[in-house]
Order: sequence, then structure tokens, then C-alpha cells
Amino acid sequence: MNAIRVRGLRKSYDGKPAVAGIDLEVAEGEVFALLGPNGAGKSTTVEILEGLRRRDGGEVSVLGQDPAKAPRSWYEDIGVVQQAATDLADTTVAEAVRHFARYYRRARAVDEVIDLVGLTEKAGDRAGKLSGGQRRRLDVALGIVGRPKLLFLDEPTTGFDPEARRRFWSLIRLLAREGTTIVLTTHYLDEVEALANRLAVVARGRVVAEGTPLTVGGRHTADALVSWIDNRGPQSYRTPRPDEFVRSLPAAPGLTVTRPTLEDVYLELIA
Ligand SMILES: Nc1ncnc2c1ncn2[C@@H]1O[C@H](COP(=O)(O)OP(=O)(O)OP(=O)(O)O)[C@@H](O)[C@H]1O
Repeated sequence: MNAIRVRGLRKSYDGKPAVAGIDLEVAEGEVFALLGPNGAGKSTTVEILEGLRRRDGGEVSVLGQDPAKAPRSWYEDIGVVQQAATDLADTTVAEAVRHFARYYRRARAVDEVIDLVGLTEKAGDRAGKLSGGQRRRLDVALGIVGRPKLLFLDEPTTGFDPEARRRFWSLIRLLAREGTTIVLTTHYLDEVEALANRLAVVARGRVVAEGTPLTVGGRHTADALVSWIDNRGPQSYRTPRPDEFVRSLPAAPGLTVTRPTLEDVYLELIA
């Protein structure tokens, strides 16, 4: 069953196309990543799926509803962490989470949410006093407090320190284990490799490739580089069948086999 199905999605701003015919399918329970350069049309697409922006054309179904016509109850099942932080003025972390929890029938406990995003020690601090990364973690807390079936995360880990990022990854894995479908927009390719079951690369308003982090853009079938050391010094050889080649080598110290990284493939796709 698909949580999201998009066909021929189009959206222009002042006559300039931002989304120029996007097709997407996200299965229930999947962690799906949207990748693409700045201005590719990712946020526009996600905002249309969230019901926050109107489309010019195409078909969109999110949790079985057209977001443009969805009833109030539909919004209960959707969690949103937008790129721009929610304005929270002088409220504290705990007050903000408690306030948002009231909108949902199946809300998580306030303390649990604050703990999940690693803000327990900051629960009494005003949102305006948090560091950039802590503020972002509060946004994530507000996105998950309603126990959404489908969670949209638009560049959620911008400003996170490495430990907070790992903690966030654990949180995403936990939510995925609970069955939450997650759509993640990010510029961090290691994040995509760590979290995503599938991904789509968007460029100039179109999907230019999709697949798993291991297969996208033909990554798994691209030539591998075999490197080793023999009595002539360091050697290397490019081959589509590194397994066969390695078996033909005599005992080779320093043997490594490398495929193009996700970043290599990504940069080629958007070039
Ligand atoms: N509200 C708006 N009014 C006019 N143009 C807009 C608006 N929002 C986005 N655009 C334009 O639409 C295009 C796609 O923008 P969008 O924010 O969807 O890209 P993105 O892939 O999310 O980029 P980023 O990685 O920088 O977040 C860009 O050229 C942008 O300038």
C-alpha cells in the first residue's frame, strides 16, 4: 500500500516552473529521501504533499486523500518539520511541546518527546534562548508529538552537532520501527545512506533518478576500482566484475574494492 502517490505534479511561481512533472511513490512504512540541489523543487513538492501549498497540476494522494481537499482529521496523521522554524516567541521547550500535544488525540507524553529529541535538560528554557541545533531539535519534537503516521522532515538536522545527528538517526529508526512512514529532505548523503530505504534525486523540478542508496544511478553495476600492492608497488584495476578479478589475484596485501560513493553518483546525476 502506498502512503504517497504523485503523478505529473506541476507548480510554477510567477510563470517559472519549480516543479515540472514529478512522479513519486512512497510505500507505507518506508523511509524515503528526497535529494537535490538548492532550488530543485523539493520543498515545493513536500509542501504540496503536506497540504500547505496548492499545485497547478497533477495527481496527488497522501494517506489516501488529496491534500488540497483533505478533511481536518487527515492533518492529525501528518507530522511536519518545515525548513523554517515555527515561531515560538517566549514559550519554553516544555510549554511548546505541551501546547502542540493538545492538537492531537493520540499525542505522546510531553516528557517522552522531549527526551526522544535530547532536550530534557533544556525543558524549562525559552525557545528563543536555544542554540540553532537545539532549536531544530525542538522543531522535530513538535513534528512527532502527535504520533503521525506520515512524517515530513525538511532538512531536519541542519545545525546538529555529530552526536545530536546520531541521536536523531536513532530516533528516525525508532519511528520507522513503529511503522511511521518518513519523507526526509536532506543534503547530507551519509544521512541518506544511514536512514533511507529508497530515495529520489530531484533536479530542475523533475525526478532524475530513484532507487535504493545502493542501486540509485546504477551505483551497484558501475565499475569497481580494485587496488592492491605487489612487488612492483601499488596497483589498481577498474572492472565491472571485481569478485572474479580478485579471485584471479595471487595473495594481495592491501586489497580494497571500491564502488562509486553515493556522492559520486549524486554529483553525476545532477550535473
Ligand atoms: N514562495 C515562492 N515564491 C516564488 N518562488 C519560489 C517560492 N518558493 C520557492 N520558489 C522558487 O522555486 C524553486 C524551487 O524552490 P524549492 O524551495 O522548492 O527548492 P528546494 O529543492 O527545496 O531547495 P533547497 O534545497 O534550497 O531547500 C526555486 O527556484 C525557488 O526560488
